[in-house]
Amino acid sequence: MIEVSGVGKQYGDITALNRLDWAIGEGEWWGIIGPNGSGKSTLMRLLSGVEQLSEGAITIRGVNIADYSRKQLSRMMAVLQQEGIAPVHYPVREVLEMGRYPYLDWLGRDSKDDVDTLIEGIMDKLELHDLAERPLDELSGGQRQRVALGQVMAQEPQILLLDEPTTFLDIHYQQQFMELVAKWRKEAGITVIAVLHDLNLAALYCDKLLVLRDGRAVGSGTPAEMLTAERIGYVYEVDPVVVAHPSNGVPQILLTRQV
Ligand SMILES: Nc1ncnc2c1ncn2[C@@H]1O[C@H](COP(=O)(O)OP(=O)(O)OP(=O)(O)O)[C@@H](O)[C@H]1O
Repeated sequence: MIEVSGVGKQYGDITALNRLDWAIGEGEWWGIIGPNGSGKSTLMRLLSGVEQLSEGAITIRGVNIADYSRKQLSRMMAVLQQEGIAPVHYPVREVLEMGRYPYLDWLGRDSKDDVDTLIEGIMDKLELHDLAERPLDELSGGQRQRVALGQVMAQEPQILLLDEPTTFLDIHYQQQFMELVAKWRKEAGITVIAVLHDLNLAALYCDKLLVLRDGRAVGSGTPAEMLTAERIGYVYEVDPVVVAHPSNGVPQILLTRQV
């Protein structure tokens, strides 16, 4: 579905990404992992089309990303960041409706007839009914992130890009967020690409991982293939212990105290 071929990105003298090749299949859930400054967010900005490549090409369904209009891209692809949404003083229901922006014509009419049904359905799935009339800036960070997910659901994309979406969430909301994305993917068949710092969450939820270090891919494959003590040790410069999750066998990383 997405082909990344020989992609590089330079900022002056800094090479943020170097000759990256990567193929993402329809409906897959990929995690991008790697240490601070390894190029993860740069890659996300190139995939979402907000920044230009310095070299190489990215195609989506065979079409170069530069040949899609902004509107076409935002119908196809939604992006959710660490702090998913600015804490504006708008009620939750209106914030969800803003997700329909790419589908409005110049008179503000939506190309879909039953938008109310869509929004109600999203509020059901994300249990947002109790919050519907509350202004976003009065909600907790975890609640806001759930609304941000609702807004991108209203966008009805086929590709979801998540940039460290669980960083500010406690473990309850982390799990809830990942479960909601997993359910959405199962129901709608969307393709998910997520930058994740939490390797254990990445192992639990992603089908495959792309591992970056210094702007280069140092591997891609299943969590079991990628999350070996040797690779994690090399990439993050730590000395980890990798254990199998007792209920599903996926790798989980433990650190050992040094002093
Ligand atoms: N706009 C920019 N101008 C100059 N250098 C940049 C810019 N954006 C990123 N870089 C540099 O590119 C490299 C990769 O940065 P990037 O933000 O992609 O890393 P990252 O893996 O997302 O890091 P983190 O985990 O800390 O968020 C870094 O050396 C960074 O300083």
